[in-house]
Amino acid sequence: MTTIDVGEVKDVLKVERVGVHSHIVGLGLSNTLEAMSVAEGMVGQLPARRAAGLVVKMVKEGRIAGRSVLITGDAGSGKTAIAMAMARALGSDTPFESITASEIFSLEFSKTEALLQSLRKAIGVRIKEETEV
Ligand SMILES: Nc1ncnc2c1ncn2[C@@H]1O[C@H](COP(=O)(O)OP(=O)(O)OP(=O)(O)O)[C@@H](O)[C@H]1O
Repeated sequence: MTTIDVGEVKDVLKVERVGVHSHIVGLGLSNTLEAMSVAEGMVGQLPARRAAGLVVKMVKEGRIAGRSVLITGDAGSGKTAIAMAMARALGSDTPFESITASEIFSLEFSKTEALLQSLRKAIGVRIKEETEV
């Protein structure tokens, strides 16, 4: 009987994935909320980072509640990066989950359900639904 050496087979499910935003640890602002050119994994985008810092400050002071922040810009311009930096700046216990619009539109269930699932995932809630037939 012949044996074939197939080498090391890696379990693809256990391969650690490095996120594209793993370098971001905060907004990289000074005490006066000025954006430093390179800090906390962020580079450039100074006015946007300063504006995000003001929003983070308002959240921390409890002056903004039940509101959303809309970040617009070209593809790959750093919208998700700013959002993640805001979450990091709010503290390590701040949940962050990013979803892409194309993901939602390709799903068969409702958009509201997709958003709810994402929110649950962000805060670590798992709901098991059982139906008796
Ligand atoms: N100011 C920045 N400093 C450091 N890295 C950045 C900055 N802006 C963007 N990046 C990095 O560049 C890449 C693209 O940015 P990002 O995904 O945030 O763009 P986007 O506007 O959300 O893109 P899309 O519209 O395609 O979702 C990411 O790896 C992100 O971490």
